[in-house]
Amino acid sequence: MTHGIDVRNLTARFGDVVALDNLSFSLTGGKIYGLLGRNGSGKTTLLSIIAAFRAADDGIVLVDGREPFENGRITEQICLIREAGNVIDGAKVQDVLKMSSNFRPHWDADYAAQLADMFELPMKKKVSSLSRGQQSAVGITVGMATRAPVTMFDESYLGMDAPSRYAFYDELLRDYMEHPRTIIISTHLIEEVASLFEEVLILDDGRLVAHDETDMLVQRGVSIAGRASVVDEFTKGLTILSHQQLGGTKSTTVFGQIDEQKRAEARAAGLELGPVGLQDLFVHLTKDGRGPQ
Ligand SMILES: Nc1ncnc2c1ncn2[C@@H]1O[C@H](COP(=O)(O)OP(=O)(O)OP(=O)(O)O)[C@@H](O)[C@H]1O
Repeated sequence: MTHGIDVRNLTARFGDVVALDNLSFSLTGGKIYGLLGRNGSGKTTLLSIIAAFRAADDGIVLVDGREPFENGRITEQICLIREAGNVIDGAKVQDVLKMSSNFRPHWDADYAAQLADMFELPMKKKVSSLSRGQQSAVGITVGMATRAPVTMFDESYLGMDAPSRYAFYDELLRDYMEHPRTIIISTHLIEEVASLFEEVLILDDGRLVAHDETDMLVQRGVSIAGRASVVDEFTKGLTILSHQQLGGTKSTTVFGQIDEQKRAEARAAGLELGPVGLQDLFVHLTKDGRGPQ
């Protein structure tokens, strides 16, 4: 079961701070979405409003066509896992899993046990006594086994070591293929998870600066690789996002399209062209809060 999400003219304020500024977008659902943004760009605020943890100041959020705020029928369909999981004071890991099974209609207890085993969770220990990475793994286990039609992970794997994070990414993709749902992942580890995202939203200062399919987004720039002097000559005057050099070979990424004639010239000069990395694009689009250039 998958749900779409509509966000229309959404504004959220904390005193004088405008955390979300008249934000509008639509997600068809049934995809894995990446939510990117620099610190303080509004990601947590947005996810919290979708999950009905707080109300909007202006505008509207619809999940499967219904407003989630103070609507139990829809909030039970939405799961937001925050940084380091949702730690309940004094509860043991096994209690957290049991409690989740009580109020989550799509809960899969066997799958929860399988994940707990995979992350080697100490079931009888209090969650508050676990390491940060283990607490994150509890959150991930709850978020995955809930199988909520809208599942959101907000920097949920902070503190998890690289093997655990990669195990999570693999498992997420495998389980999502078997049980399609709407998944939103907010992250700063862009390159690590980029291959999971079918669509990406980039927030900057409470505004949406990009929302597109990942494949289309990475076409907004070009990487050019080849002999350093030839690359430098070719990229002169273009907006350079980043470059790497190894001996006489260089790879430079630029923002913007390159027309077919220039592409043919590049190939004739022995250069290789490819898409831009999501991380480079992100840095460019959110540079100094100025949005797209
Ligand atoms: N409880 C709060 N009280 C006051 N200001 C807040 C509160 N929560 C968020 N803000 C402000 O709202 C803005 C958006 O914060 P938010 O936590 O949504 O950003 P974020 O993109 O999730 O950041 P990060 O990547 O650092 O987690 C920031 O300017 C932040 O300081």
